[in-house]
Amino acid sequence: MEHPLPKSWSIHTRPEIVAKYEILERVGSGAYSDVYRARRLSDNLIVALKEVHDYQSAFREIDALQLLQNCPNIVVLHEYFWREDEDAVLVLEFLRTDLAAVISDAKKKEGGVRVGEVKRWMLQILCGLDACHRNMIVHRDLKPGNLLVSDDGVLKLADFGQARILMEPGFDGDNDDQQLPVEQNTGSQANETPLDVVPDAHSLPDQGFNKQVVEDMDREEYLRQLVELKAKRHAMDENDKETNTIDGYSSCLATGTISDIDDDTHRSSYSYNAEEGGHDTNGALTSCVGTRWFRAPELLYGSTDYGLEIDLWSLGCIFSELLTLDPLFPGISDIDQLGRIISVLGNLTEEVWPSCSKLPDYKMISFAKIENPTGLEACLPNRSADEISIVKRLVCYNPANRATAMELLNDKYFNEEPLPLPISELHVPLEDSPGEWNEYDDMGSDSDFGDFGHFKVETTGSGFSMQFS
Ligand SMILES: Nc1ncnc2c1ncn2[C@@H]1O[C@H](COP(=O)(O)OP(=O)(O)OP(=O)(O)O)[C@@H](O)[C@H]1O
Repeated sequence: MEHPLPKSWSIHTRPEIVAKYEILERVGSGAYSDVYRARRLSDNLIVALKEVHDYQSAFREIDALQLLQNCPNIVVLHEYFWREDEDAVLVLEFLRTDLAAVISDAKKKEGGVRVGEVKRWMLQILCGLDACHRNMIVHRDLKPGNLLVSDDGVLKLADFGQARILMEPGFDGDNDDQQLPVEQNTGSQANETPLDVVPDAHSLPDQGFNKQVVEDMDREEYLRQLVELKAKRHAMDENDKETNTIDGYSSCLATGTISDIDDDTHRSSYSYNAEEGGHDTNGALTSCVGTRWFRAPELLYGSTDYGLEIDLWSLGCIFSELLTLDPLFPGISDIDQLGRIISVLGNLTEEVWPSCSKLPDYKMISFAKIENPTGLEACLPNRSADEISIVKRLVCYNPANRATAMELLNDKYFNEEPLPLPISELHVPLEDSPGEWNEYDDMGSDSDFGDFGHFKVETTGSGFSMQFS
């Protein structure tokens, strides 16, 4: 799908970029970015140039991708361009389509996605996610549209603009167990080089120009640069704290005033991202991340100290969607999102998740008692017990009970008949390109509460509470 060129043509006027790349067309855009297909002049390689308009988002994406470059299921960052007064431009491998297109294409055909294909897609997602989580990187925006797919069927996690590194990466010196990545289902690897960009604190972003191929940097130097990079980011965050609204304690729910609810009508599902800024206070995270349909309940209840498990919830929703071809919880507002989850899983109580009542918004939002939750089985008609079991191990309230990517990689489901198909046998849609997701995702826009039915608002000491029936 070709998009018209945007009015602001900044990328076309940057000499350091046009000296190396011929920009062919715009292929997509997100809340923070415009993405172009381009040709590298030196060798005609087709790449994606991602012009990122948000400073934090660019920083996060570069930071995370640099740590993950030798995983076959993570998009390759070839190099990046960044100067203080300009948007960052990331040079990524070009991947023509995505899992959202695979799913929508399967809907047009009889039979959906075959089990052997589902397994191979899942193994590839798990491999990429395992690499993230081993490095304590939480992606925070997993959804089919961010799982890009090459023409030969290799799936890669992309769009790390919301990713956070929860602590230092897991390869600290002696522990070889924690090296990247799992060597499974690599298939035909499209990557050129395993590691062609490394952190360079001096380049982010004040000195500018491009950074590229530094292979075989020794680990000590790598870690030294990483520490510098982090120090720099910390300084930036401190600076931002002084000048911006801190969002570390904000919730995706209407925890503010009633007028916030009214103002909500014009928001897109990505507006939280745009608002986020991503600044933390005292290490708290923001709950306003991800695309609603894939957002874990702890985020919907305003958690700011969540962990990697939010990605596992999203993964469960993606797996379910691969199986049924429909989104599991297609909420039309955040409250509707929670309502849908509760109608399937039942009310969130201390019995199912001890300490859930400490979630920031737990007492502010209450739902009528659901006597007979429908259960996940009902959402997955005609699917096998193993498949339902995996969805249940991911889509569960208590984050501590969610299966990890590593556990699932070793699950018997993937070793039983029908076996995962080879990557070369995966059906990759020919005509759909990344970007279709945007149409699909508009359905998840943040609207007001009008569509949700009856609710009662009461003022309380700390603001207000809402009771939904
Ligand atoms: N490596 C790539 N190859 C081809 N197309 C890409 C690539 N990366 C991104 N795109 C296209 O550009 C669009 C926007 O990219 P991306 O999702 O990374 O940006 P974003 O601004 O972070 O978006 P979002 O609003 O989803 O957070 C994607 O939906 C996809 O269509």
